[in-house]
Amino acid sequence: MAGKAHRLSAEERDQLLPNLRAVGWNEVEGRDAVFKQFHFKDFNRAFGFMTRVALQAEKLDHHPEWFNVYNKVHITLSTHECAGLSERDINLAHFIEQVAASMT
Ligand SMILES: C[C@H](O)[C@H](O)[C@H]1CNC2=NC(N)=NC(=O)C2=N1
Repeated sequence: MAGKAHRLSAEERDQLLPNLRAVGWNEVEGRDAVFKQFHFKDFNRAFGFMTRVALQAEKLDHHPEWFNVYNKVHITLSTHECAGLSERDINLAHFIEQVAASMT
């Protein structure tokens, strides 16, 4: 990915986070990251979702931290490079929302 990631400023957070909160992403306590739990009809949908997110993550060179059991996928987004939330996390979260919407 081009350029170095920077931690979002207070102004950027005020501008970008409400849209994510509105669709169920929450800030993680004690860490500069966002988190959301996804539930699908079955494992097949959950894994299909993960596969699509994984391909995009690889393309963007920006990867989620995630946990899956059967139809549940828990995702944490944060940027290691700047040790916190960057625009990369916001962009990946919006992509993830699009994929999730198409799987349900
Ligand atoms: C070397 C490689 O570009 C980096 O490790 C990438 C890979 N995926 C990444 N994913 C996330 N979430 N944050 C990063 O800073 C990051 N950096």
